[in-house]
Amino acid sequence: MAPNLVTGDGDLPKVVLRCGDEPGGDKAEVYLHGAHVTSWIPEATGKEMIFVSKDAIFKPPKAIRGGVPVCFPQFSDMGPLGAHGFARNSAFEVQDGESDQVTLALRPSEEDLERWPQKFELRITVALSPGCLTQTMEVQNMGSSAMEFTCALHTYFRVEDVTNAQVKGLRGLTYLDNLQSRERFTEANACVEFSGEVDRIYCGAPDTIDLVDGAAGHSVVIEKTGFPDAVVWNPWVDKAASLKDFGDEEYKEMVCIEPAVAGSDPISLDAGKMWTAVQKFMTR
Ligand SMILES: O=P(O)(O)OC[C@H]1O[C@@H](O)[C@H](O)[C@@H](O)[C@@H]1O
Repeated sequence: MAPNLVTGDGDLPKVVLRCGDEPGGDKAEVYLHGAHVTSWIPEATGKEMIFVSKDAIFKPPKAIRGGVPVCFPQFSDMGPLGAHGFARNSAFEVQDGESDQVTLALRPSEEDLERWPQKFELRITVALSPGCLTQTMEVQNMGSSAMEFTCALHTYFRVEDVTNAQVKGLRGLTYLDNLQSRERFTEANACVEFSGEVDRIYCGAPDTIDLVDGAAGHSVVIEKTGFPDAVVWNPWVDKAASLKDFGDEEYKEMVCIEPAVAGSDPISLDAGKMWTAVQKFMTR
């Protein structure tokens, strides 16, 4: 069965994924703009697990605020491009899919090649299974020389109350604090909690990280492979107020956990080679 392509916000095409035929089963949505996951509702919780701002702008080339922006070929300001690279601002094409999974692909435009002269194909596959969403990122070097990139799957999780949310699994790691000129610190706490702005790149993060949503009474387990690092971000009051496409109070409802290549060396990919990394979320 072909993927179910419908018209979403801003008249943009999106794919609706479902597990099985029953209404009420697990469901997810992916926009072709940016290969951007904007919704995941597992049957187990019956709740939306992904945060998208009520002020998100669905108008390319603007990136959608919330969901899972794909940051590629640059994380943040770590290179010559605009923040987080251009994949999140680009239209992907459907390459393959069925009712519960889709592969979207991006090749650079002429304009992209002027800014970043490297031919590649980026494929994002989103697959739904009961209680689990899997997102696979594949980068193929289509050029004739090695390419280097940094990246992230910039995942905005919805939480009921950020002051009652915890990120577990990062104790003992070195992190670069984006709020202090990327100075290096060691995480002393068993869990990261939120009482102010947090913007950290955890280097060599473990492949399992737990997000506990205390107020909702559930957790999301994030499993990553291939991404060495993980970014944890909440903008809090002042940064939230400075973002035009983000409500002033919405920092209370979200936590970003982003499997990334950001604190570690960039990926160097020889001509013709492919790099693959995966993130999986499961409810608990
Ligand atoms: O506003 P943007 O470009 O989507 O970025 C949002 C945030 O993305 C995070 O990954 C960065 O660590 C933050 O510094 C940044 O503010």
